[in-house]
Amino acid sequence: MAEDRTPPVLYPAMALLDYMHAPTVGFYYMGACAFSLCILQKSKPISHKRRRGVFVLMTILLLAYITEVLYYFSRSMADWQYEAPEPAAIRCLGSILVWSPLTYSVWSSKSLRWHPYFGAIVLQFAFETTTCLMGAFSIPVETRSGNVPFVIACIRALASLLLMLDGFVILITKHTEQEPSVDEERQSLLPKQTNGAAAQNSNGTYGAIAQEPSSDDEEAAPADRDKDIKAQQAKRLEEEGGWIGYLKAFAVFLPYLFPKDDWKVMGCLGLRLLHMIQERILNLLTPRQLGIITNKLQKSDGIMPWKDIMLWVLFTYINSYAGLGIIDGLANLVISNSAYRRITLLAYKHVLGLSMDFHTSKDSGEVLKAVEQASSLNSLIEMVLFDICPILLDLVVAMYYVTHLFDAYMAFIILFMGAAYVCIGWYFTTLSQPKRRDYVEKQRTESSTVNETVHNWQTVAYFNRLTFEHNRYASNIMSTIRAQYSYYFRSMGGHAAQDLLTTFGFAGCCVFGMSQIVTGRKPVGNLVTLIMYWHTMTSPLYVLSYSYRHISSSLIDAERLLQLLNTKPTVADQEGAKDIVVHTGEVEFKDVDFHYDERKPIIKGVNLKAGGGQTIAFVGETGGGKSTMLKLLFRFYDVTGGSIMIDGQDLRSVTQSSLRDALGLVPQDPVLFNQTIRQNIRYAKLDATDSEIEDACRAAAIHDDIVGFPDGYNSKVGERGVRLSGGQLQRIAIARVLLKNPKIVLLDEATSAIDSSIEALIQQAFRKLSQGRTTFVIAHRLSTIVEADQILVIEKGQIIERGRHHELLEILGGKYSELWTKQTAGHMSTANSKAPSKTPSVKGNDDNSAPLIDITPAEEDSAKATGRRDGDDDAVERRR
Ligand SMILES: Nc1ncnc2c1ncn2[C@@H]1O[C@H](COP(=O)(O)OP(=O)(O)OP(=O)(O)O)[C@@H](O)[C@H]1O
Repeated sequence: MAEDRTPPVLYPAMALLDYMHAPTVGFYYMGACAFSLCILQKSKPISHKRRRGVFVLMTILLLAYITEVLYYFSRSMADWQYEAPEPAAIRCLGSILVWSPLTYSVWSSKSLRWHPYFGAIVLQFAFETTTCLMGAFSIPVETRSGNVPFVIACIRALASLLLMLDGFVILITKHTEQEPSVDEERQSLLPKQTNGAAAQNSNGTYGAIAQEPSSDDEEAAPADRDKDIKAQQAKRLEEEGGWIGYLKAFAVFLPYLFPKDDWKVMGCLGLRLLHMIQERILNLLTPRQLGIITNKLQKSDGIMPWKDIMLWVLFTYINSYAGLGIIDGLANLVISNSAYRRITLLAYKHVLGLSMDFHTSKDSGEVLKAVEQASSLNSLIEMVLFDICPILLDLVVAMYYVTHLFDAYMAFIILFMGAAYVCIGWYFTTLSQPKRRDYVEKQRTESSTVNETVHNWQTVAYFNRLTFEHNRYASNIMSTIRAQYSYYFRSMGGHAAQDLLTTFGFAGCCVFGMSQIVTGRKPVGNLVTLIMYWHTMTSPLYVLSYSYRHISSSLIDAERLLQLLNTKPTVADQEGAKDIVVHTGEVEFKDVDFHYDERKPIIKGVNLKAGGGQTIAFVGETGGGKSTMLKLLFRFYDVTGGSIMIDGQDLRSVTQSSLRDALGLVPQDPVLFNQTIRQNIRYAKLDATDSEIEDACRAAAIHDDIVGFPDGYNSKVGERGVRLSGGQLQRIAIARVLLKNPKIVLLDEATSAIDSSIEALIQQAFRKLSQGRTTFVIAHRLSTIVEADQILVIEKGQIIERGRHHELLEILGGKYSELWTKQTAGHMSTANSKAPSKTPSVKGNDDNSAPLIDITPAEEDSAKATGRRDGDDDAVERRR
């Protein structure tokens, strides 16, 4: 309209208004959306009818801008002398850029956070009406109706007024219609919930919480494993009242990421910030310098612009990796390694310090992931601080600089291209997500097939299923390949569309620049600068369009870590807890109660006293609570009632570390590290000499076995000790405890049937171990504990009988005597039905201990079938 405007005094004001129009509306909308996202403002379901009304008005607005642009364009084409008024054209182009996505979102979303829209509409109305009024003031009445831009502006002002009124009604209307919403406006960085917290959000209650998961790592984890973490994330987001509060919780990590007392890390951080500023400046100066050189060369005055060339080389060098880039790279390495070391160690230490209930209830894969990916927080901060923020700054500077080099149209072309590039990136990322997830899932199935079959090689061989497994694996590979094609087609489609855009965008900018050079309005140097600057402008767009996925993934990892670190150990040292001092090793349980789950008591009012050096045996049916008693003594759990004392000191008042030093445990299924036998035994006493280790092994009756191995003590035991037999494993476990030399020993006897000669060796080792130590034994074979000082029969968490072996046998109809009879009857049955000469009692007697009796289900059954009571009595008699 500028050509029609009078008086000219209004021109600068109108130009300013034109230039400010689209950026003001656009930035307001973006800012309001960001704010509304941060405070988790509720989205509002809008009825189809009302949405259609808004959509029609917005479309009219959009079409009016397009019409005005076409009007200027057609006039320019028709008349070469005609120059379209730049401010008005820029206002139209900018407004098209702003109102296109707004119109699209109104059309595609059933519920919206309406405040940002309403604010944008009010601003739009204010700008349009002012433009109209100024136009009306400057254009003579008789020419107003013939002035196309003015007429179009009036239509827009009217549409804006109606939009504003309608928007106001929407704003004040209560939520009456609850249409199910699949609303992209509500999408945020948090993934979609399928249950739990998600249920709260299904009607958009918490605005930003529902969304598709999208990270690689997220996808790599089984969906159900991530379910909890996402539910927690959504819950915390709601509790914190928005993103600001939510992100604040991560501030606890800042001292680990950027430790103030570590001058090296802080120095490197300073260097990186300086490099970031320097890079911004040189990104601009380098292409500009080349433009200056080109302009000087173009003058053809025979003088080499050496000074400018040197400057250009210097700028290029400084900005390259060989210049300050390498310093920045090193500084980054120092910062990320420090963050990795600190946070990973923090998580690792924390996990190892957590109580048994945590380790028995948590998915170990999830815990390992939290520890391993602890440093993802660093990459998140690095990305925001050193990638996204500078990129945004670069884009603003680029817009200004390109306007300065050419004009606002050129800046607009680039801006339009940039926005479209990022939108296409986001769109295709969302589109390809399901395919990506499917691909990752198929990959996981494929690799788990290999894992499963290689680990279960024996089963495959036993059933001769090689061909079956081969075909299964082949079909899994084919599914993975198909899924990969499917994913790549979508993802490549996105890349192709983006490349198409940048190629034509670049060509368009160059042609536009050339046209200005040809008409003599701009020097060639400006085009050279633009071409050189192009890469700097467009390469960050890629980062921007895919940053969403990385941020989402890093946030999930960070949440996982935060939740892990927020888990407190249920068994903790009391304030001022002292180290335990063990004299005789007297242990006392006083009215001990315990439950894992309060709905099911496990130990009920247990009282027992073990004098120093005594052997106490727990016997009884499976699930009675025997192992739980040992766990309580080890303080893997705290008693829920009563107390446990060692030499008069309550376990809760001493440090866990000193308690665990004073106790030694031989578990039923000992697990070893995949190291040599020597290293495994030395684990009990890190400074033990080789001869101490060998002495312990001799005492545990395993030395001869070990020296018989090809590599002796340096033999590797395999994963979890798989290369050793059950008997060898137990004796190695005994050797370890002997080396540790604790005052109190806990033995969980192996239940599996072991060869009787090995059993004798183990018994011999057990006896060595219990000498001079207070010993608690969980006995599955009663024959091994006939010499115990006290035998406690545990049933349903209570001690139902106690006494020495012969005392308990005297209780007619007692539980112990019943168990004893069962076992001896089994033995007799075996002895009778098989070979009488194989009676283990001979061995047992030789060894000066009770006979080693085994009971198999078949024997048990035969004992039952032949009438237990008679057999029991006979057996008792024989024993006596
Ligand atoms: N970590 C746990 N969480 C919940 N319940 C548990 C846990 N460990 C054991 N239990 C339950 O506690 C009860 C006692 O178990 P415990 O292992 O102490 O029995 P036990 O007498 O040692 O049995 P066994 O002789 O078979 O080893 C059982 O019902 C068991 O299911």
